[in-house]
Amino acid sequence: ADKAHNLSHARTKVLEAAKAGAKLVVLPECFNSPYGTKYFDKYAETLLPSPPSEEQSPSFHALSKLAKEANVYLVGGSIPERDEGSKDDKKLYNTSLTFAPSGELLATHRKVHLFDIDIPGKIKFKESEVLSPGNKITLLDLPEYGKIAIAICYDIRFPELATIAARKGAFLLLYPGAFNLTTGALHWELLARARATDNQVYVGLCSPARAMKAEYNAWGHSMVVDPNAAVLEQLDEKEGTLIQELQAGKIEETRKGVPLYGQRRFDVYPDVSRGGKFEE
Ligand SMILES: NC(=O)CCC(=O)C(=O)O
Repeated sequence: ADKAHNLSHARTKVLEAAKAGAKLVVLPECFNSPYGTKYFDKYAETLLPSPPSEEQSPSFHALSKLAKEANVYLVGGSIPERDEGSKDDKKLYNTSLTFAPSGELLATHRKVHLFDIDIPGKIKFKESEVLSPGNKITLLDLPEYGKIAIAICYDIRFPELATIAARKGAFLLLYPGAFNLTTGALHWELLARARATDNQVYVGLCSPARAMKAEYNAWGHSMVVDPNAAVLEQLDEKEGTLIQELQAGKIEETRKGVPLYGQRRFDVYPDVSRGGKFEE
């Protein structure tokens, strides 16, 4: 619940990861606040106009400084965002900010698919009670490495978003996400491996650790999956840092072996990456 502590703890962990050789670091969904509809308004920060002041968004400034200090690309998990300029007045979003090693903001992703589920006797959650959805796919080009895509948690259940990003050239799909004890056990790894299999790209999931005293118990199990859908490494439910080197050439090798890319039948079904709404 302590935002200042969470920001300072994230700093310690990101610096440790950078020291261990990481070049791109990912934090979890809602990394600096509790995850729950009653918390989003209280913890929300204002990001517009960009750059916001320190007072409007301490997280923006902490992440920007940290990316520079650690000299890494930093995908800052997500934070609750308040858009004070929106027509509907004060809309809230679940928003991910990505910074360059220079500290410059590279991308903003507002969660596109809101987590509204009701599994009787297990879990009911309705983000749409308080949040509004984002409206774009987030793809960004890292000059040294290539294109990556960023989406948030429940977004992983929608294969079109991943497929469009992959067909537009993303080699890595990153999802800060907080699944729970019901759906985490059922679908977390399955979905990561499914998106990797569909698109023959790397997939990274980054979850908060599990806190049984919290109202929402995150699944944990951050992982990196390769383009062949092999889980390269997976954490357990406790706090940890996963460091994984991605292998150049693995995507080409995978696509050569199983050449989906030359076998698609766009005469039978449409190419979702063309003709739809997409802004790079
Ligand atoms: N934070 C989320 O979007 C949770 C998504 C989730 O648990 C799921 O099953 O999907």
